[in-house]
Parts: sequence; structure tokens; C-alpha cells
Amino acid sequence: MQVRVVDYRAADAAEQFTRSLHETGFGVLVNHPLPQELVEKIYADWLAYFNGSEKHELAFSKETQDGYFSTEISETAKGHTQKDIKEYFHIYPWGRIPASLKDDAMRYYRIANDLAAELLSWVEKHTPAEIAKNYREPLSNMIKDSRLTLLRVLRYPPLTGNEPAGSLRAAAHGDINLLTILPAANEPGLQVQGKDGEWVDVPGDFGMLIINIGDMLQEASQGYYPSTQHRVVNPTGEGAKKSRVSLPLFLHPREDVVLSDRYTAHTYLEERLRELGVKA
Ligand SMILES: O=C(O)CCC(=O)C(=O)O
Ligand SMILES: [Fe+2]
Repeated sequence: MQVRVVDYRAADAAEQFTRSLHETGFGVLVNHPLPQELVEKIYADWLAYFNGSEKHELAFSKETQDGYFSTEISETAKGHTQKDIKEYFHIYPWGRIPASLKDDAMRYYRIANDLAAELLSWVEKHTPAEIAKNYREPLSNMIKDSRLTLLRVLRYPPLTGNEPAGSLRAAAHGDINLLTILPAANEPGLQVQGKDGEWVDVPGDFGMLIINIGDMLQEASQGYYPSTQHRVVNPTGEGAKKSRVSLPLFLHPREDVVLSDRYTAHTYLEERLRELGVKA
């Protein structure tokens, strides 16, 4: 299996990109409109924040899911028993965030949301008609003004050597949401699982943009766009001494969006958060 790297400015970009999403659940864009200098500034500023102790003042709330999630309470992927080796911060426009980091995060949130709306219109246009007719509203409309779209800043700390056997930076999982937009991290490690069960590296040169289908879009497209299992593996050698920072934006539909006969966005999310152990 090969995740395609597609030039966003190419004449056939939408077709190539959505084919990769259909075949693998993942697509990678180059020459995309997200400003790389903004991504790099966010990585640097948040790494300094995670290295400090101020983060504990904004510990996450089970009720609202915004704020800082420490390595101790970090999520356990569905079907796993070990916690991931990561800490992260959940940013919502209405949520808590350190004042000095807010402007850049909100600028990024806006720009990436706009791109996501365009990519969802590509996805919709390239959905076979007999499936697209079941979309209850345009896909790009589902994320418009959503209160639930979540920008997560992740920090995978350097390894100490005392990690529990078998634990990973991020154990294999599928994303819950509609679509995820993920700038390449500052360090490697992201892998996707092919249909044969093999794990392959996702192209992730610095500056590339990785997009993947989440479970909600898999549900809405009746599996035409698969939500593929992915993971972040632990580094070895020199890499083990370094932090890895990444910045996924999880595009969530408005709560009232009907995904299928079985689920609304709200009922789907509640079920998954309980399974993850981060919601009562
Ligand atoms: O850190 C990464 O590269 C991927 C993170 C991820 O898959 C997630 O948080 O859902
Ligand atoms: Fe993920």
C-alpha cells in the first residue's frame, strides 16, 4: 500500500487525492496553503509550554474536554490496555488556552478549517453517486460553525527507557471525527496499516500535510472512505532523546448532524469518548 503525495496545485489534485483517501484512508498534500512558518512557530512555542509547569493550571475537564492532558491520564486507544506515551492540549475556540499562545493557535485553526471545507468538497464530489445521495447535507456544511472541531497539540516526550513493555507513543487507532488534518511532525514515526495488515510509514517530510478519514466519515460514506488504523511508533537511537510535536486538527461535525440511520455526530462521539476512558 502506498499513500499518495499529491500536489495541491495540480490540475487533477482533487481526483488523485480522493483516490488515495478511498484506497488507503490517507492522503498527503504538498504545495498546500497552510503557512509552514506558522506551524513551526506553534511547534516551538508549545514545546516550551510543555517543558514548563504552567500547564498543570489548565488540567482538562471531563465535562468540556478542553485543556491539558498529562501523560498520566493520556488516552488508552480502543482495544488497548497500555496508555499512550504522550501529553497533549485540547484547543477549542471557546475553551481555555494560555493567553500568549492563543492568537497563533486561532489563526491556524481558521486557516486549516477553511482548507478542510475545500477538501471535504473534493471528497463529496468524488463520492460515487449512489453513496453521495445518502449524505444528509453537504460534507463541508457539516463542519461549518461546529463547536466540536478540536485542535490538539501533542507532545511525545523523550523516552526514558522505563516505559512499560509494549507501550507506544500512540497505539493503533482510528480517529473518531470526520476528517483529520495533520502537518508533518518534527520527528518521524507515523505509520498506517495496509489491508494486508502491514504497517507502512506515512510520507511525512517536514512541510507536507497529512489528511486522513475518521470514523464518522467512514460511517457517513458507508465505508467508501475508510478510517484506517494508524499509530506512532517509538524512536530508537538518537531519536529517543528527542520530543516529537504534532498538531492534528480533528474536524468534527455539528452535534446535530445526522451521519447515518444509526448515529448522529453527538451519539457517535459520546460512545467513543466513553470507550477511550476520558469521559464518564
Ligand atoms: O502525532 C501524530 O503524528 C498522529 C497523532 C494521531 O494520530 C492522533 O492524535 O490521533
Ligand atoms: Fe490519529
